[in-house]
Amino acid sequence: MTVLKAQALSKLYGAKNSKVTYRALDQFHLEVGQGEFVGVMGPSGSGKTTLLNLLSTIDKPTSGRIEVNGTDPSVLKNKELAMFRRRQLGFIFQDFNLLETLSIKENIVLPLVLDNMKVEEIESRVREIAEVLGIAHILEKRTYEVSGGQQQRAAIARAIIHRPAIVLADELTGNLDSKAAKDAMESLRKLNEERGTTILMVTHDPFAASYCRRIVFIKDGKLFSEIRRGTNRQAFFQQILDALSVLGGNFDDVSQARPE
Ligand SMILES: Nc1ncnc2c1ncn2[C@@H]1O[C@H](COP(=O)(O)OP(=O)(O)OP(=O)(O)O)[C@@H](O)[C@H]1O
Repeated sequence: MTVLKAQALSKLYGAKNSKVTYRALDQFHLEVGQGEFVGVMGPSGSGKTTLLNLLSTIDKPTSGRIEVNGTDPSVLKNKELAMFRRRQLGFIFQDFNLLETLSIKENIVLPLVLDNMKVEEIESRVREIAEVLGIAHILEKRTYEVSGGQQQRAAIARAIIHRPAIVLADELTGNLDSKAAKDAMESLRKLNEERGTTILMVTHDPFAASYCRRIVFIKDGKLFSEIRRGTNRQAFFQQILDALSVLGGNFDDVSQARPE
């Protein structure tokens, strides 16, 4: 089943009546099936953030169409759109975006509280998810009392606790050291393989990308190529490096690639 469909997406930036426009995305197609774990990679300025902004309904395409679970978010009114975002999408950000005034647990359950879910159901979900992500012992702590890696795993828990159709992640390992990055990616792998969580992740980091099962490469706003992982993650890591070198462009983070 297709969870996310982007058809002929284009995005032009520039002042309305100005002749100077920039085509950040150009007739971009992407389909993500239920249970897929897809990475999006491309050089700096290739359109990755633009794509994520459109898929997450933060911004609107100039032309083209998006569907999530059969719904086109562009036809929704403000309130419906907010509800759509809250129910169908989960977000993971580079800087975690946890609220400092709340405990880890309060941060995780926020989407459920906003949806008026019963306390017992909330409790059972948070216990289960915290166990899977190895953060059960820090639930009562504040965000500043735990490590970056633990914060990111809490953010992952928050992104999936309401069982969204798809989780959209933006450079989620960007602020993590190698060990924490590995833990975060292992967590996502587990969620994807064992629970069928559908994930789309933008990343510069070939190590993080090697956990995906498919990578799409963007160049100049267009789909450039696509690779799929076999059984061996290390071999996939090498395949990603090779694909990036064919792609060319500026990859700030490749020098910090973690082969292990
Ligand atoms: N609001 C904007 N107005 C004008 N141009 C923009 C705007 N946002 C992005 N662009 C341009 O669109 C192109 C794609 O930008 P985008 O941020 O999507 O790239 P990216 O692949 O995410 O890059 P990076 O890896 O550096 O974050 C770039 O050339 C950028 O300068």
